[in-house]
Amino acid sequence: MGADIRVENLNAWYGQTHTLKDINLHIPANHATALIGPSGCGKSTFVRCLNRMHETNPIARAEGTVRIGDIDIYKDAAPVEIRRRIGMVFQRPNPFPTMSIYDNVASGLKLNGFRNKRVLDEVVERSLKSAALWDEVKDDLKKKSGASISGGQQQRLCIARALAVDPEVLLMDEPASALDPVSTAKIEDLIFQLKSQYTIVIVTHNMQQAARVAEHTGFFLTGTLVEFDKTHKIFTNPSDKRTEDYITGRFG
Ligand SMILES: Nc1ncnc2c1ncn2[C@@H]1O[C@H](COP(=O)(O)OP(=O)(O)OP(=O)(O)O)[C@@H](O)[C@H]1O
Repeated sequence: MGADIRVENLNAWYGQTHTLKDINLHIPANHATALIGPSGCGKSTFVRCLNRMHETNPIARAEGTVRIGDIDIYKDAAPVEIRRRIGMVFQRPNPFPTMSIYDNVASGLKLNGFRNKRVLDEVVERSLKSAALWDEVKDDLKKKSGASISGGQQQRLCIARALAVDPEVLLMDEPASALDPVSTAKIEDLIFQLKSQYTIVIVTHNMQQAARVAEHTGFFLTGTLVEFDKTHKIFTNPSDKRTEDYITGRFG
């Protein structure tokens, strides 16, 4: 099941540059939440703070509290455990290119020492089914490499890989922006199905996409969270003039 995310006074820096400023936010469990805002406003930095990816950059630093369910991710657990519980999918599909489809999905479990073939087979099948890819690849699981399938299939493979380790949260940073419209629709359908089991946070430049998939939307501007509300409210009756200017295309 998904866990909720509570962010309190989150600040982030790259070197001396203060990139995220005092973010406070509650992301509900088992829903999709969209993050929108103009380029460079800090959306990616924010989601990278939610699974401690931000600190993998040597010049980057974060302060504040992020709770995923009962866990304070900066205090109670090691980054490796955090990244298992909080999966991430990026803009460009990044399957392991030389590994088979099967091994891509099984990689996280194998890394954690799982060797039982029956269990691995089950998890690979279940994860590929959850990512709506099983029917397209089931006959080539060990024959084809992760790089040999289409871009849209690669992105669903990356989602299957993230799901295989049984996360509670799935972070998606512009997961469809490199894909064609048909593949994009498949990813959106998938988000719709997955959110009953996982908490999904999706960064998107596409406001129609946010409106289609997410119950809640946050609007970021120059490192601050200007407004967070039900998606319908954000797009029809925002409380802040800056949100209105953005969604009506006056800037960004
Ligand atoms: N690795 C980095 N080193 C230094 N500064 C960075 C780094 N990554 C991002 N920044 C800066 O942090 C700010 C926020 O960037 P971020 O990528 O989080 O924004 P974004 O809203 O996701 O943008 P986009 O929509 O273009 O992906 C920008 O000013 C950016 O230049």
